[in-house]
Amino acid sequence: MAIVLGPNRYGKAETRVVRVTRAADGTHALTDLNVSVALSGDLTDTHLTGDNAHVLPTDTQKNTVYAFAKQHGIASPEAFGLLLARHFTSSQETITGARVDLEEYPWNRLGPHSFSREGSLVRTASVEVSGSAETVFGGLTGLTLLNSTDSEFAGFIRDDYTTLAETSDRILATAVDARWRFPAVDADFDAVFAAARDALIDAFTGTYSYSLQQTLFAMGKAVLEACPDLSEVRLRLPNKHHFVVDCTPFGLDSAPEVFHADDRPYGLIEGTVVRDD
Ligand SMILES: O=c1[nH]c(=O)c2[nH]c(=O)[nH]c2[nH]1
Repeated sequence: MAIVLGPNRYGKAETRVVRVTRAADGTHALTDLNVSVALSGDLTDTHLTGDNAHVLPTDTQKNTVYAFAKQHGIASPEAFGLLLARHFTSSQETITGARVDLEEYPWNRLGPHSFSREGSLVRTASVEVSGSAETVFGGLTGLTLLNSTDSEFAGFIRDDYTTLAETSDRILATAVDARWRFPAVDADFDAVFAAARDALIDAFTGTYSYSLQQTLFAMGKAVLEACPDLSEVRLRLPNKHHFVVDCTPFGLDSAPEVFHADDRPYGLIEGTVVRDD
């Protein structure tokens, strides 16, 4: 039985690039990205014999990220990813596929050249180019949200192992991970990101929740209503459990005002919301 090489790709992961753009009036703008490149193509020789004639070094890929940030600026993570993926697949005969994953760490402006990191929110993009096929995903992760009421969980299955009490008032908290596919590569990536992020926040805060699953659907629906061009949104919502601490042993009343924020294990609610047409 012959042993052969299966699918493979390679690239420079997590190139951190911060692009400063200086306006004539001394105001600076800042874009902070983490860029991961993965290339595929005619790469059998390097795996089987170590002949590297078809290999564009990952070090070169890193340099390209820096050079393109300098030369072209960073219009959006999606646009920068497309620029890179198109470059790698069109400039090297042996490279036929490129996947570029990008994270953007948003900064809020404090002054003309001063900024503060915007919480744990990360904007994400993923670009795939293979021949003439181009696919762009946008999204976000780490959007941490909490409702301190308007959340219940009851009416669930009870079997021999169920100890969970039903609750009519609990804290509901999550860190939203959302991903959407753009129907076209010339979409207004920034506008969709802003509308989707706002829709996610509004739906989370505005939904009286009987389960995180119900909140997930409401959030996905709100994104599709706010972004008519999108046909699908994929959501992963960790249920960041907050357990009431019983303070009665300390001679204090039992009103649920102090909670233990447990980090693991956590419920993980995942779902895709789609337009059925
Ligand atoms: O919103 C929830 N959905 C669940 O499926 C679940 N399971 C659980 O133990 N707590 C919760 N909360």
